[in-house]
Amino acid sequence: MTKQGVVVPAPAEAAVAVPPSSAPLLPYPPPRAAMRKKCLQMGPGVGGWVESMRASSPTHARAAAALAAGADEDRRAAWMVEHPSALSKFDQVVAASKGKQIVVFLDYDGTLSPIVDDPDAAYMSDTMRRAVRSVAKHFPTAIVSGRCRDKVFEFVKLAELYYAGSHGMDIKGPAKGSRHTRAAKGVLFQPASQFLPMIEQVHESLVEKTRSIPGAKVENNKFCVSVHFRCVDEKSWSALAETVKSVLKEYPKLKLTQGRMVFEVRPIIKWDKGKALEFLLESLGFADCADVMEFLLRLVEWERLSKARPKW
Ligand SMILES: O=P(O)(O)OC[C@H]1O[C@H](O[C@H]2O[C@H](CO)[C@@H](O)[C@H](O)[C@H]2O)[C@H](O)[C@@H](O)[C@@H]1O
Repeated sequence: MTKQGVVVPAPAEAAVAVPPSSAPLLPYPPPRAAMRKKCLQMGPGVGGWVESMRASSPTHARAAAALAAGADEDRRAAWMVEHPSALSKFDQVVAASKGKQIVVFLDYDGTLSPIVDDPDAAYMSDTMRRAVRSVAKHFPTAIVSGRCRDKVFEFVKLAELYYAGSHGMDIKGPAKGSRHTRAAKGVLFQPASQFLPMIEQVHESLVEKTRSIPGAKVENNKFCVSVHFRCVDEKSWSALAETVKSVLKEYPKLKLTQGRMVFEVRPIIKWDKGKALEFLLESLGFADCADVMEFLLRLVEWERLSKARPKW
Protein backbone atom coordinates (compact mmCIF):
# COMPACT_ATOMS: atom_id res chain seq x y z
CA MET A 1 0.00 0.00 0.00
CA THR A 2 1.34 3.40 -0.89
CA LYS A 3 0.58 7.05 -0.51
CA GLN A 4 -1.13 8.23 -3.69
CA GLY A 5 -2.20 11.45 -5.28
CA VAL A 6 -4.88 12.29 -7.80
CA VAL A 7 -4.96 15.54 -9.68
CA VAL A 8 -8.39 16.82 -10.54
CA PRO A 9 -7.84 19.63 -13.03
CA ALA A 10 -11.23 21.16 -12.43
CA PRO A 11 -12.21 24.49 -13.88
CA ALA A 12 -14.24 26.83 -11.74
CA GLU A 13 -17.88 25.88 -11.40
CA ALA A 14 -17.28 22.18 -12.08
CA ALA A 15 -19.11 20.51 -9.25
CA VAL A 16 -17.02 18.06 -7.32
CA ALA A 17 -19.58 15.30 -7.77
CA VAL A 18 -19.75 15.14 -11.55
CA PRO A 19 -21.08 11.92 -13.15
CA PRO A 20 -18.26 9.39 -13.39
CA SER A 21 -18.40 8.92 -17.12
CA SER A 22 -17.76 12.54 -18.09
CA ALA A 23 -14.78 13.41 -20.28
CA PRO A 24 -11.66 14.95 -18.74
CA LEU A 25 -12.48 18.49 -17.72
CA LEU A 26 -9.26 20.10 -18.80
CA PRO A 27 -7.47 17.47 -20.81
CA TYR A 28 -4.55 19.40 -22.23
CA PRO A 29 -2.39 21.44 -22.09
CA PRO A 30 -1.75 20.44 -18.50
CA PRO A 31 -3.18 23.00 -16.12
CA ARG A 32 -0.59 25.66 -15.49
CA ALA A 33 -1.26 24.96 -11.85
CA ALA A 34 0.21 21.50 -12.19
CA MET A 35 3.53 23.05 -13.03
CA ARG A 36 5.91 24.83 -10.78
CA LYS A 37 5.68 28.61 -10.81
CA LYS A 38 8.35 30.38 -12.75
CA CYS A 39 10.84 32.45 -10.77
CA LEU A 40 11.74 35.62 -12.71
CA GLN A 41 15.44 36.51 -12.70
CA MET A 42 16.77 39.95 -11.79
CA GLY A 43 19.20 40.15 -14.76
CA PRO A 44 19.57 43.21 -17.01
CA GLY A 45 16.50 44.40 -18.91
CA VAL A 46 12.91 43.20 -18.68
CA GLY A 47 12.62 41.49 -22.09
CA GLY A 48 12.41 38.04 -20.50
CA TRP A 49 9.78 39.22 -18.06
CA VAL A 50 7.60 40.66 -20.82
CA GLU A 51 7.89 37.37 -22.75
CA SER A 52 6.78 35.57 -19.63
CA MET A 53 3.87 38.02 -19.18
CA ARG A 54 2.80 37.23 -22.76
CA ALA A 55 2.97 33.51 -22.10
CA SER A 56 0.62 33.91 -19.13
CA SER A 57 -1.94 35.79 -21.21
CA PRO A 58 -4.81 33.50 -22.31
CA THR A 59 -4.74 34.85 -25.89
CA HIS A 60 -1.01 34.26 -26.33
CA ALA A 61 -1.12 30.92 -24.55
CA ARG A 62 -3.95 29.70 -26.81
CA ALA A 63 -2.04 30.72 -29.93
CA ALA A 64 1.09 28.93 -28.71
CA ALA A 65 -0.92 25.83 -27.83
CA ALA A 66 -2.50 25.78 -31.29
CA LEU A 67 0.93 25.99 -32.91
CA ALA A 68 2.31 23.21 -30.77
CA ALA A 69 -0.78 21.02 -31.07
CA GLY A 70 0.48 18.69 -33.81
CA ALA A 71 3.89 17.96 -32.31
CA ASP A 72 2.50 17.74 -28.84
CA GLU A 73 0.38 14.59 -29.12
CA ASP A 74 2.92 12.25 -27.52
CA ARG A 75 3.61 14.59 -24.64
CA ARG A 76 -0.11 14.99 -24.15
CA ALA A 77 -0.71 11.25 -24.05
CA ALA A 78 2.17 10.77 -21.61
CA TRP A 79 0.89 13.56 -19.40
CA MET A 80 -2.60 12.10 -19.33
CA VAL A 81 -1.26 8.70 -18.26
CA GLU A 82 0.58 10.32 -15.36
CA HIS A 83 -2.25 12.68 -14.49
CA PRO A 84 -5.59 11.10 -15.38
CA SER A 85 -8.68 13.11 -14.69
CA ALA A 86 -10.28 11.63 -11.61
CA LEU A 87 -13.68 12.42 -13.10
CA SER A 88 -13.14 10.40 -16.26
CA LYS A 89 -11.80 7.46 -14.23
CA PHE A 90 -14.16 7.70 -11.33
CA ASP A 91 -14.61 3.96 -10.82
CA GLN A 92 -10.85 3.40 -10.77
CA VAL A 93 -10.40 6.23 -8.31
CA VAL A 94 -13.05 4.73 -6.06
CA ALA A 95 -11.41 1.30 -6.31
CA ALA A 96 -7.94 2.73 -5.68
CA SER A 97 -9.15 4.65 -2.65
CA LYS A 98 -10.63 1.58 -0.90
CA GLY A 99 -9.13 1.30 2.56
CA LYS A 100 -7.30 4.60 2.22
CA GLN A 101 -7.74 7.85 4.09
CA ILE A 102 -8.65 10.53 1.57
CA VAL A 103 -7.43 14.09 2.06
CA VAL A 104 -8.60 16.87 -0.26
CA PHE A 105 -6.54 19.93 -1.17
CA LEU A 106 -8.18 22.68 -3.20
CA ASP A 107 -6.87 25.82 -4.85
CA TYR A 108 -9.21 28.81 -4.84
CA ASP A 109 -8.80 31.10 -7.86
CA GLY A 110 -9.80 29.43 -11.09
CA THR A 111 -10.83 26.28 -9.21
CA LEU A 112 -13.54 27.18 -6.73
CA SER A 113 -14.16 30.59 -8.28
CA PRO A 114 -13.99 31.76 -11.87
CA ILE A 115 -11.07 33.92 -12.97
CA VAL A 116 -12.29 37.50 -13.14
CA ASP A 117 -10.66 40.87 -13.84
CA ASP A 118 -11.08 42.19 -10.31
CA PRO A 119 -9.39 39.95 -7.72
CA ASP A 120 -11.64 41.40 -5.02
CA ALA A 121 -14.68 40.12 -6.88
CA ALA A 122 -13.64 36.46 -7.36
CA TYR A 123 -16.74 35.16 -5.60
CA MET A 124 -17.55 31.53 -5.12
CA SER A 125 -21.05 30.34 -6.00
CA ASP A 126 -23.40 28.88 -3.40
CA THR A 127 -23.45 25.65 -5.39
CA MET A 128 -19.68 25.38 -5.15
CA ARG A 129 -19.82 26.21 -1.44
CA ARG A 130 -22.35 23.43 -0.86
CA ALA A 131 -20.16 20.99 -2.80
CA VAL A 132 -17.07 21.88 -0.75
CA ARG A 133 -19.06 21.68 2.48
CA SER A 134 -20.24 18.19 1.63
CA VAL A 135 -16.71 17.06 0.69
CA ALA A 136 -15.43 18.39 4.04
CA LYS A 137 -18.06 16.35 5.89
CA HIS A 138 -16.42 13.20 4.63
CA PHE A 139 -12.71 14.03 4.28
CA PRO A 140 -10.22 16.46 5.80
CA THR A 141 -10.26 19.34 3.34
CA ALA A 142 -7.87 22.25 2.92
CA ILE A 143 -7.77 25.28 0.67
CA VAL A 144 -4.24 26.24 -0.31
CA SER A 145 -3.98 29.58 -2.06
CA GLY A 146 -1.59 32.37 -3.00
CA ARG A 147 -4.06 34.78 -1.44
CA CYS A 148 -4.12 36.20 2.04
CA ARG A 149 -5.77 33.56 4.27
CA ASP A 150 -8.39 35.96 5.66
CA LYS A 151 -9.44 36.94 2.16
CA VAL A 152 -9.88 33.32 1.10
CA PHE A 153 -11.96 32.69 4.21
CA GLU A 154 -14.10 35.76 3.41
CA PHE A 155 -14.88 34.21 0.04
CA VAL A 156 -15.32 30.60 1.15
CA LYS A 157 -16.95 31.12 4.57
CA LEU A 158 -16.57 27.50 5.68
CA ALA A 159 -15.20 27.24 9.22
CA GLU A 160 -14.71 23.48 9.03
CA LEU A 161 -11.84 23.67 6.51
CA TYR A 162 -8.08 24.04 6.84
CA TYR A 163 -6.75 27.17 5.14
CA ALA A 164 -3.21 27.79 3.91
CA GLY A 165 -2.90 31.34 2.57
CA SER A 166 0.05 33.31 1.16
CA HIS A 167 1.24 30.36 -0.97
CA GLY A 168 1.16 28.09 2.07
CA MET A 169 3.00 30.51 4.40
CA ASP A 170 -0.01 31.03 6.67
CA ILE A 171 -1.67 27.83 7.83
CA LYS A 172 -4.69 27.59 10.11
CA GLY A 173 -6.80 24.68 11.29
CA PRO A 174 -10.60 24.58 11.24
CA ALA A 175 -12.08 27.35 13.41
CA LYS A 176 -15.01 25.06 14.12
CA GLY A 177 -12.95 22.09 15.13
CA SER A 178 -12.94 19.10 12.88
CA ARG A 179 -14.39 15.66 13.03
CA HIS A 180 -11.30 14.39 11.19
CA THR A 181 -8.60 15.38 13.64
CA ARG A 182 -7.96 16.44 17.18
CA ALA A 183 -5.27 18.88 16.04
CA ALA A 184 -5.29 22.25 17.78
CA LYS A 185 -7.50 25.00 16.42
CA GLY A 186 -6.05 28.35 15.45
CA VAL A 187 -2.90 29.24 13.59
CA LEU A 188 -0.72 26.24 12.98
CA PHE A 189 2.26 27.65 11.13
CA GLN A 190 3.59 30.92 9.73
CA PRO A 191 7.13 30.25 8.50
CA ALA A 192 7.64 33.76 7.07
CA SER A 193 6.47 35.88 9.98
CA GLN A 194 9.80 37.74 10.21
CA PHE A 195 9.12 39.08 6.71
CA LEU A 196 5.88 40.86 7.67
CA PRO A 197 7.40 44.39 8.04
CA MET A 198 9.32 43.96 4.78
CA ILE A 199 6.20 42.81 2.94
CA GLU A 200 4.27 45.82 4.30
CA GLN A 201 7.02 48.11 3.01
CA VAL A 202 7.29 46.56 -0.41
CA HIS A 203 3.50 46.60 -0.72
CA GLU A 204 3.39 50.36 -0.03
CA SER A 205 6.22 51.01 -2.42
CA LEU A 206 4.61 48.97 -5.21
CA VAL A 207 1.26 50.72 -4.73
CA GLU A 208 2.99 54.10 -4.93
CA LYS A 209 5.22 53.32 -7.92
CA THR A 210 2.60 51.54 -10.05
CA ARG A 211 -0.06 54.21 -9.48
CA SER A 212 0.66 55.83 -12.84
CA ILE A 213 0.16 52.59 -14.82
CA PRO A 214 -3.53 52.28 -15.71
CA GLY A 215 -5.04 48.92 -14.76
CA ALA A 216 -2.19 47.79 -12.50
CA LYS A 217 -3.42 46.50 -9.16
CA VAL A 218 -1.34 45.63 -6.12
CA GLU A 219 -2.80 43.12 -3.68
CA ASN A 220 -1.49 42.62 -0.16
CA ASN A 221 -1.53 38.90 0.54
CA LYS A 222 0.03 39.29 4.02
CA PHE A 223 3.23 37.27 3.56
CA CYS A 224 3.49 38.08 -0.14
CA VAL A 225 2.27 40.72 -2.59
CA SER A 226 0.65 40.32 -5.99
CA VAL A 227 0.95 42.83 -8.81
CA HIS A 228 -1.85 42.18 -11.28
CA PHE A 229 -1.50 43.05 -14.95
CA ARG A 230 -4.70 41.44 -16.31
CA CYS A 231 -6.19 44.91 -16.86
CA VAL A 232 -2.97 46.62 -18.01
CA ASP A 233 -2.67 47.37 -21.71
CA GLU A 234 0.06 45.22 -23.27
CA LYS A 235 1.85 48.40 -24.36
CA SER A 236 2.48 49.20 -20.69
CA TRP A 237 3.72 45.75 -19.67
CA SER A 238 7.38 46.59 -20.00
CA ALA A 239 6.88 49.82 -17.99
CA LEU A 240 5.19 47.77 -15.28
CA ALA A 241 7.95 45.15 -15.34
CA GLU A 242 10.59 47.92 -15.08
CA THR A 243 8.76 49.43 -12.12
CA VAL A 244 8.42 46.14 -10.26
CA LYS A 245 12.05 45.34 -10.97
CA SER A 246 13.26 48.72 -9.70
CA VAL A 247 11.34 48.25 -6.44
CA LEU A 248 12.58 44.69 -5.95
CA LYS A 249 16.23 45.72 -6.39
CA GLU A 250 15.96 47.16 -2.88
CA TYR A 251 14.82 43.83 -1.47
CA PRO A 252 17.37 41.07 -2.06
CA LYS A 253 15.52 38.82 0.40
CA LEU A 254 12.43 38.77 -1.79
CA LYS A 255 11.89 36.92 -5.04
CA LEU A 256 9.43 37.26 -7.89
CA THR A 257 7.34 34.48 -9.37
CA GLN A 258 4.63 34.73 -11.96
CA GLY A 259 1.10 33.40 -11.91
CA ARG A 260 -1.82 33.94 -14.26
CA MET A 261 -1.36 37.55 -15.35
CA VAL A 262 0.11 38.41 -12.00
CA PHE A 263 3.58 38.98 -10.52
CA GLU A 264 4.02 37.50 -7.07
CA VAL A 265 6.56 38.96 -4.66
CA ARG A 266 7.52 36.46 -1.97
CA PRO A 267 10.17 35.95 0.71
CA ILE A 268 13.09 33.76 -0.27
CA ILE A 269 12.42 30.83 2.02
CA LYS A 270 12.25 27.13 1.38
CA TRP A 271 8.50 26.96 1.64
CA ASP A 272 5.72 26.66 -0.89
CA LYS A 273 2.34 25.03 -1.38
CA GLY A 274 3.94 21.60 -1.60
CA LYS A 275 5.55 22.08 1.81
CA ALA A 276 2.22 23.31 3.17
CA LEU A 277 0.60 20.08 1.95
CA GLU A 278 3.24 18.02 3.72
CA PHE A 279 2.76 20.09 6.86
CA LEU A 280 -1.00 19.61 6.78
CA LEU A 281 -0.69 15.87 6.24
CA GLU A 282 1.59 15.76 9.26
CA SER A 283 -0.82 17.86 11.35
CA LEU A 284 -3.58 15.46 10.44
CA GLY A 285 -1.47 12.63 11.73
CA PHE A 286 -0.73 11.15 8.30
CA ALA A 287 2.98 11.96 8.04
CA ASP A 288 4.18 8.40 7.98
CA CYS A 289 0.93 6.87 7.02
CA ALA A 290 1.12 4.71 3.92
CA ASP A 291 -2.59 4.48 3.22
CA VAL A 292 -3.34 8.07 2.34
CA MET A 293 -4.73 9.27 -0.96
CA GLU A 294 -4.49 12.96 -1.65
CA PHE A 295 -6.85 14.68 -4.02
CA LEU A 296 -5.25 17.82 -5.38
CA LEU A 297 -7.43 20.25 -7.22
CA ARG A 298 -5.19 22.42 -9.34
CA LEU A 299 -2.46 23.06 -6.87
CA VAL A 300 0.65 24.81 -8.03
CA GLU A 301 3.86 23.04 -7.10
CA TRP A 302 1.96 19.94 -6.05
CA GLU A 303 4.60 17.77 -7.65
CA ARG A 304 7.15 18.85 -5.11
CA LEU A 305 5.30 16.64 -2.71
CA SER A 306 6.19 13.44 -4.35
CA LYS A 307 9.49 12.23 -5.64
CA ALA A 308 8.15 9.04 -7.11
CA ARG A 309 4.42 9.08 -6.88
CA PRO A 310 3.04 5.75 -8.00
CA LYS A 311 0.61 5.54 -10.87
CA TRP A 312 -2.77 4.03 -10.26
O1 LIG B 1 -1.38 30.43 -6.74
P1 LIG B 1 -2.84 30.78 -6.65
O2 LIG B 1 -3.44 30.31 -5.39
O3 LIG B 1 -3.63 30.33 -7.85
O4 LIG B 1 -2.90 32.37 -6.56
C1 LIG B 1 -2.52 33.13 -7.68
C2 LIG B 1 -3.19 34.47 -7.66
O5 LIG B 1 -4.61 34.23 -7.55
C3 LIG B 1 -5.41 35.42 -7.62
O6 LIG B 1 -5.25 35.99 -8.90
C4 LIG B 1 -5.83 35.25 -9.95
O7 LIG B 1 -7.27 35.35 -9.83
C5 LIG B 1 -7.78 36.69 -9.99
C6 LIG B 1 -9.29 36.64 -9.77
O8 LIG B 1 -9.92 35.77 -10.64
C7 LIG B 1 -7.42 37.22 -11.39
O9 LIG B 1 -7.88 38.56 -11.54
C8 LIG B 1 -5.88 37.18 -11.55
O10 LIG B 1 -5.53 37.59 -12.86
C9 LIG B 1 -5.36 35.77 -11.29
O11 LIG B 1 -3.95 35.73 -11.32
C10 LIG B 1 -5.00 36.37 -6.52
O12 LIG B 1 -5.74 37.56 -6.65
C11 LIG B 1 -3.51 36.65 -6.54
O13 LIG B 1 -3.15 37.42 -5.42
C12 LIG B 1 -2.73 35.34 -6.50
O14 LIG B 1 -1.35 35.64 -6.64
